[in-house]
Amino acid sequence: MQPLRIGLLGVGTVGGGTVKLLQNNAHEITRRLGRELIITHAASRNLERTRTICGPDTNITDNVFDVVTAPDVDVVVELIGGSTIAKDAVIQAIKNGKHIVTANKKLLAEYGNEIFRLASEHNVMVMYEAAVAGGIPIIKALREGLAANHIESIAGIINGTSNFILSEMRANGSTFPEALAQAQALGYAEADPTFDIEGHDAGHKLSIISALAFGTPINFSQCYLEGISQLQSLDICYAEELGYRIKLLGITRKTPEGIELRVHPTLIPESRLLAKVEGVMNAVSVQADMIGQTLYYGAGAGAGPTASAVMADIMDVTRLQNAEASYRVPYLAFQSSSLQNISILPMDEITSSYYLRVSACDEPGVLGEIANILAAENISIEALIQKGIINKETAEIVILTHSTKERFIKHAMSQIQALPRVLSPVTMIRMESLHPR
Ligand SMILES: NC(=O)C1=CN([C@@H]2O[C@H](COP(=O)(O)OP(=O)(O)OC[C@H]3O[C@@H](n4cnc5c(N)ncnc54)[C@H](OP(=O)(O)O)[C@@H]3O)[C@@H](O)[C@H]2O)C=CC1
Ligand SMILES: N[C@@H](CC=O)C(=O)O
Ligand code: NA
Repeated sequence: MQPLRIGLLGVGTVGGGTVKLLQNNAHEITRRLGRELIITHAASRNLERTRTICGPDTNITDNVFDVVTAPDVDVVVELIGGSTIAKDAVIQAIKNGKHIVTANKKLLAEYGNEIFRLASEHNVMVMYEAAVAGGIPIIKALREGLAANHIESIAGIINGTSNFILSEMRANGSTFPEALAQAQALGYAEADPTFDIEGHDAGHKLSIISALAFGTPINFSQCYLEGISQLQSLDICYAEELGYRIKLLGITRKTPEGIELRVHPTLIPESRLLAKVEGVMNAVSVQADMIGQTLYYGAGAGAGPTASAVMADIMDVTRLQNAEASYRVPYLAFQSSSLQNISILPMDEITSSYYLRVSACDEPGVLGEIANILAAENISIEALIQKGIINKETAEIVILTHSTKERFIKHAMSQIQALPRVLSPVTMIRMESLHPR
């Protein structure tokens, strides 16, 4: 049988890792597939570096459109990133009848609906395992392994860079900039690391898996995004003293009122497996009606793990290349005719429990005033602890609440902040209370 011919766009961390994987594991891959894979063309800006990585048998160019139009390319593997040139190249490749494998969650979160529609018109596959949680086969799990379930909720650590930074700060006392610089040097961070630390990258990934889980179009523009850049080490320490770890979680849940879709720092009880996920590792916890809870764990970023997912997609494309469209798994796990437009819940309507930290005058009666405000909003308190005296006159009060609607907590916070003896804005961090331990 003829080899499958790959056109590679981008030969950086993931692209370079993909070339290396194919060089190292070609024999094993061919043994599994019964067919050889060859990279006929590769595009990047640094031609000399790309020549060294790819070797003499690959045609090298700095023009991505040379690759997407080449007749000897069956599948275009997009590993450039971003949604400008990558988008134009993917659209052109689909129009030219090429299958697509991509690791680009930003592209799919922003333009996935349009790209899948176009791909379906041109009868080509778009595969994106590497776009969510790196090497973990979470897309395959949601599209295939759990296909017989109603998915109820997903909570995941899906940004390796943020998890690496939080782990380094907590376990090794690194500063935020030191830990970020290390994540960049290790090839984990996005070209613009703001996407990692402000929650956008996790939001891109969450929007994709939410759509897969609930059979909706991708709704990234409505995803709530809050990253780790504003998180204070004080809260990481207090959380730890109280038996919790703070992780950047992506949470999506189907409720009778709509779908929750949110990314934010979250307190997780330290006994939970999710709380023990450290460094660049990712983990995704899925709650479904028949199977119950499942947890998927593995490296969320880096050359090798991401290339592993890219190559698995290329192998799937190879197997299904000649199959009729009806034999292929639908792009978003559901037939496109059955996708539903379920509304995304505004943040005020989500339900969570909360960690609040209040700096107030260390005087009798202050705790009572705060407790009264919470009671008036029907918010019950799980714990209320005077954590520390900042100076002779100021106390730090930490409150953990039971579940309530976000609008009630926001209302209570604004009243607490208005108390004359409360000295600075209230810090609020959401707690994870979705899944059983
Ligand atoms: N790094 C990771 O761990 C993971 C990354 N991803 C995703 O994979 C994709 C690639 O990421 P990563 O490998 O880290 O990125 P890199 O920045 O390391 O690599 C990007 C590659 O694209 C090339 N490129 C950029 N612009 C152009 C252009 N205009 N024309 C031709 N080539 C161009 C670069 O060329 P040159 O170097 O010559 O400038 C480089 O080879 C992104 O979508 C990212 O989100 C997904 C999971 C994990
Ligand atoms: N920057 C991303 C890379 C993988 O998707 C991350 O840190 O998770
Ligand atoms: Na994956």
